[in-house]
Amino acid sequence: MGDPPPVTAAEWSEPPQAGLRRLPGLVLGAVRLAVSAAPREFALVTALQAAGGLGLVLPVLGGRRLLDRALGGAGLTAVLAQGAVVLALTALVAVAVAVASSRDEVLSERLNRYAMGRVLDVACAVDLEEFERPAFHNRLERASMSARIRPHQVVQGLGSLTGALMATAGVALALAAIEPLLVPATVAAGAPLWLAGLKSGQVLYGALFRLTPAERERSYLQDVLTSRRAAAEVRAFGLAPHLRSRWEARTRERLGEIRRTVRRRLRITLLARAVSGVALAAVLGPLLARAATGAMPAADAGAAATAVLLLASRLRAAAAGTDQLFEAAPFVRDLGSFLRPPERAPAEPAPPPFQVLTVENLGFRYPAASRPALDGVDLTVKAGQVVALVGENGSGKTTLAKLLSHLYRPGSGRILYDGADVASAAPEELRASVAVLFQDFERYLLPASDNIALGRPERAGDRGAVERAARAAGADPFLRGLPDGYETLLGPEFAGGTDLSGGQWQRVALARAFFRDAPFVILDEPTATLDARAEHDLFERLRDLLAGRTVLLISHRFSTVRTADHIYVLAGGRIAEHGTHASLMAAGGRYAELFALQAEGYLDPAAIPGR
Ligand SMILES: Nc1ncnc2c1ncn2[C@@H]1O[C@H](COP(=O)(O)OP(=O)(O)OP(=O)(O)O)[C@@H](O)[C@H]1O
Repeated sequence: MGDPPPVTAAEWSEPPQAGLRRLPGLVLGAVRLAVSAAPREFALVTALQAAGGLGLVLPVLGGRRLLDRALGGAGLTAVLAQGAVVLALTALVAVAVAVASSRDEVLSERLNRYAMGRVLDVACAVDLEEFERPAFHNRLERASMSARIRPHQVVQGLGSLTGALMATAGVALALAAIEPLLVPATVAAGAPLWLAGLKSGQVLYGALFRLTPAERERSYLQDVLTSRRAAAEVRAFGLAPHLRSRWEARTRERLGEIRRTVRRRLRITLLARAVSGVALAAVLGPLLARAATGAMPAADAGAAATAVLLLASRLRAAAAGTDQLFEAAPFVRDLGSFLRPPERAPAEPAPPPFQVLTVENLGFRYPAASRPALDGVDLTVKAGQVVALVGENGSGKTTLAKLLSHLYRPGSGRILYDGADVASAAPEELRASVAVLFQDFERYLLPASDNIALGRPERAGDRGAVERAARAAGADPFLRGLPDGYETLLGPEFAGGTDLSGGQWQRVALARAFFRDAPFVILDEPTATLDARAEHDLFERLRDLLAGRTVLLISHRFSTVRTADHIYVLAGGRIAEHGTHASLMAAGGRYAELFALQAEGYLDPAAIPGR
């Protein structure tokens, strides 16, 4: 797709000449994309479209000769032979056009698959932090929309332009034989149409560029109104009318912008046609005047005028091709800029799993946030330890877990494996030795066994390991009880699918983390939805289950935290205190206070130490 610069908000208002300058590069980029996506279809469709374009003129010229011969008294055989040629040509053109259009459907699909595949590759490769930025989502939305139709539009435009230009060249040659000067004059009369196509394409892109955020909101609302995930809450709170009216508002905005754009494009087209029509009249006028005054034989003037009109109609067909190119060009440029890989310093190989993980003065701020989520965090985790993170909502626990699992890069400070900074190591390699169970883990609408095996897809075939992980997470009994056991599809939206309870889903997600079999395990609220017995069982067995591994445990349940080897208490993105349960209780600080608050709910206050 070439190497176009990133698209800015001002893109759509760029002057037409800038668009013209970039066009060859963009066409080349789209052609390269088509050649990579579907070389055979691309060659065939382009050749057939060109042949179709040329073929449109040949029967006309052949018909003229046929008429000449018939009127000129040529023999019946010669006339019939000429007629057969014209018929054959017409049939050939019809076949070429039909085959081109059917192959074009396949080409469109393959182009879409290829371009969309690349969009998906980029979306999966970008840093997680990008997903926090609205600008990224706008670009992703536009790239996805563009990938669907625009590269194909360039190829189509190119095909019809090639065909139209071949036909144009044929007519231009015929006209040049009568009156050479009329050729550039007629071409000049068609120029406004091309300029209008260029401007009109930019106007459309500008409108869709401006509409992207509203369009994303509209899609989001559509999703909420139609997804199973939100269906219960939408009904329980009676949200449909409210959400529907927000959707209507976005839709009205869209309609307004589209109306304005259509009107603007129509004005541009009408103006161009008017100017072009006047220019064409200026070409034809003197010709007819010369014929009227006898300065030119009427037959020559008639032939020249017919050729001028034919050339003008071919030029209009060529303008239809360029219109497609001009319309697609800014979108293809936008797509190209999205697909351009971000510049990154080459990553070094990741070090082996740590014996000691040290965090020094770690800081991180979400792009949309005004305050840092983590600020000056220092922490040490030794291999084989169970370390707990506690703290009130929003204190930074999940953010720290995401940094330690190398999903976000530190904003400041360092993460050290055995004393060596891992900042320049490849994050995906570092992540290979970490297993994370997120608080808001994903529920994959896939068979139960896949839901577990996705913990390490390259070992997905190891059925024994899948079942061991399920047993460890306490998921085995209920998975066996499903209609197709481990092969049951977890997604009632699909035929044969079923659903699990919240706690059962959490155990499946836990099994996924176990299946990953990584030396560093991060569990963010792993028991939030488990019943009391399941939670108790899990923590009783956690050390055995994860023997030899390092565990970072985030939990609001102090009963599960107290057994950790070391506990860090976060407050406002900083480490407020740390130590063992006993030392923290003895210190009587924030931990002791939170512990006591929770215990109060269960126990007689007199039984709580320090009360
Ligand atoms: N994507 C985000 N964009 C902006 N701010 C965020 C984002 N995610 C979290 N925050 C903010 O960062 C801070 C830390 O959030 P974090 O999720 O790490 O807290 P937590 O301790 O895990 O909370 P909880 O106990 O509720 O899970 C909070 O102030 C939160 O509002």
